Amino acid sequence: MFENKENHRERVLVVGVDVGIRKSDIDIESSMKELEELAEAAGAEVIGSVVQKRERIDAVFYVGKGKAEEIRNAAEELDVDTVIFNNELSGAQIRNLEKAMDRKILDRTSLILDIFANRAASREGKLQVELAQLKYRLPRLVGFSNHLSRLGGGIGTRGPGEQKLEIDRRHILGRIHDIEKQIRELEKVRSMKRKQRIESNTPIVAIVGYTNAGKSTLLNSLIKSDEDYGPEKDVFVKDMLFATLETSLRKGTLPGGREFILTDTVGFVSKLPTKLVEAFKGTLEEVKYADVLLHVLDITNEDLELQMKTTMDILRDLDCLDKPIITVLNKCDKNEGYELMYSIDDPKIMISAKTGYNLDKLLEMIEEHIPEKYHRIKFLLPYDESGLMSIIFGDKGVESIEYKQEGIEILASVSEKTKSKYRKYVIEGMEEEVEEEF
Ligand SMILES: Nc1nc2c(ncn2[C@@H]2O[C@H](COP(=O)(O)OP(=O)(O)OP(=O)(O)O)[C@@H](O)[C@H]2O)c(=O)[nH]1
Ligand SMILES: [Mg+2]
Repeated sequence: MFENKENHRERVLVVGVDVGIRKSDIDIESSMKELEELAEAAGAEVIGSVVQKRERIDAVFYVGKGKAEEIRNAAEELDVDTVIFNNELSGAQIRNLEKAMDRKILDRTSLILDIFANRAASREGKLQVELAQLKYRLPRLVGFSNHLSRLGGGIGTRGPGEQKLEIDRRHILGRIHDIEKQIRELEKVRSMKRKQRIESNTPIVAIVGYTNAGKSTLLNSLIKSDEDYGPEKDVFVKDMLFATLETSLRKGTLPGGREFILTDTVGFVSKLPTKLVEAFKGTLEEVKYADVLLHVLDITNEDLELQMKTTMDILRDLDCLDKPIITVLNKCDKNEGYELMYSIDDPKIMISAKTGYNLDKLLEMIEEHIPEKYHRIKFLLPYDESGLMSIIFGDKGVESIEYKQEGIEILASVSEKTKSKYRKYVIEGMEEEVEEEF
């Protein structure tokens, strides 16, 4: 699946420009290491890595002209098929580099899109990836049509399901239109299901975080205590970037016995292409409707700060920062990275999704952080039950009390618990939900 026509792994050279940490906020070493991992995740063999220090990225060749020639010679010598650049390239840069190097040129974005194209399994996932690929491709068609016709397939040319990506402008526009329509249809179904879930009043807990942090492992461990659990409910776990692309929902049980829904979703990566985030907004919507977020961090990762920041930035983009967030410091069985614990303000907990360490405490924390939903309800209490008034008063406050012949009519906001306990005194049709401010 990941091999090109000649049946060997695509041999790639990765190239980056170091503009200094102040300008890019990511240190170049980490960023290049991640680029290599991404290339491997796409099935390539990384033959070498080149970094040039420059004031800024060159508009024509990305690196300097002399460096471009150097890279070309190295690529000849090392028998490299493809050169991958660490930033998004313009159509003109791709064209120029392709001419200068006589090889397939890719950038970080098209590499990530290619991984997604290979991994997408659901119909919606495939449509979302293809949409992102086409939108990326559209303004770069001149550059692409060149190397596509001459250099054939491999990374960056594959669509979801292995079909070749469209290269004709008119067709691309038509296809984009078509996909957008299909996605809208699927979103309708999704939002209906979501509405049912919200109405069922089951709290939703969403697991978010950097790719490979251990999100799916955590989901699998947290649902094991549910009575309906079976191995078929497990989500795929693997030590690779973007093992998970689509959102899964599972049922779990809180220590107090209440059920909750747990969602696992695509992981984040630094410089995640905006087109991809846009295309995946539908999938990420599930995060928006969660009651609590679990932000999973791999505390053994050297680039933890960058990973934290990336996730928080994306959550900000999704407008999710007002939700309760529990920072879950994962992989503590590896015994590294402990000092970080003190620099996080959000509620936090050290766990091992793998060994199960502290998962009971995490469940307790989740329970504590689920915002209580209050219901604005009108009750009619018989006079011989007037003792219940203090319970109803105790919840959230009372708006009005009227002493009537049949009993005491009270309009109040009460918790789920009170509501279900005194259901028989509720006057039909007076219910509406009030969210607790967190
Ligand atoms: N030592 C250790 N390894 C863990 C732990 N949790 C997860 N892992 C490993 O980390 C790797 C990634 O785990 P996943 O659960 O697939 O990570 P993810 O966050 O879902 O990753 P993506 O879906 O790729 O974004 C796997 O090899 C897991 O076995 C842990 O608590 N301790
Ligand atoms: Mg996963």
